[in-house]
Amino acid sequence: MSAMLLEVERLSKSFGGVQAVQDVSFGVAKGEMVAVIGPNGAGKTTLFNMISGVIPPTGGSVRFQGGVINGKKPHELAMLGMTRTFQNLQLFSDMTVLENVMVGFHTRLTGGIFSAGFRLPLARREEKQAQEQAFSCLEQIGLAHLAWERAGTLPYGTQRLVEIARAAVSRPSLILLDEPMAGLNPQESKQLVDVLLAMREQGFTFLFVEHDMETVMAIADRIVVLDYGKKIAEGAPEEIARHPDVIKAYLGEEAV
Ligand SMILES: Nc1ncnc2c1ncn2[C@@H]1O[C@H](COP(=O)(O)OP(=O)(O)OP(=O)(O)O)[C@@H](O)[C@H]1O
Repeated sequence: MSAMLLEVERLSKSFGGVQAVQDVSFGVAKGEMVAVIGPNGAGKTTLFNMISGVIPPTGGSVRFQGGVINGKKPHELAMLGMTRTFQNLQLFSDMTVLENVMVGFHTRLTGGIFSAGFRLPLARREEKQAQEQAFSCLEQIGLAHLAWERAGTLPYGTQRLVEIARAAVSRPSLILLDEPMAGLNPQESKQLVDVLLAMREQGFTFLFVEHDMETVMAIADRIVVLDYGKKIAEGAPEEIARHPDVIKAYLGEEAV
């Protein structure tokens, strides 16, 4: 069919009487950086949770690499090559940075962040491979010098980078980022933008939800805008910034 890596088709979710997401369709091509934006309560988190298998849709479908993935759990998606980060950091704070990143590798191999977290034994060779891969991922992100630090002792922005390294270590086809800039100071945000742009250069594909417009405008190739659960616009940052419906949706909230 189409060459899209991810295809979201008429995806819908209702919670009782609340139509949180309604008939939303869009795609993500390999190598793209696609942002989902929208005012508070627009349905971004719900959409994201459906794509990443956290909650089931009430209608529509999600295709990933050509196959329908509706109903698959996050760990099954990780094994297929789709990983995600969460709004709240989900690092193991007593483990080292390197071990935390290795968890991402184990998740892909064993299919579970928790079995990985509790370190179910892997073959020695696999363990060594995971360690090397985790270290090289940290080198790429510029964090190799922190490999043996305990994750919980690091500044928030650095922990966010570790979380992204963990999502990236298994070289997934698609990484979902849930508000990557949330809680970061301006310096940390800038560092993260640089890391994400460098990762895109290396061929990673991203779909992310983000409130920080400056970041969205700076790094997104394409933006999908939700309002009251519906897609009201989709396009390049320049188009979105001057789209009348988008300006209307944001009026009184944030300047686009
Ligand atoms: N579990 C739930 N039960 C009932 N209603 C829900 C549930 N989750 C979300 N909603 C409703 O669905 C709508 C969309 O919420 P959602 O959290 O997806 O929006 P959002 O765009 O992520 O908002 P924000 O930017 O504030 O995080 C809201 O009206 C919300 O109250």
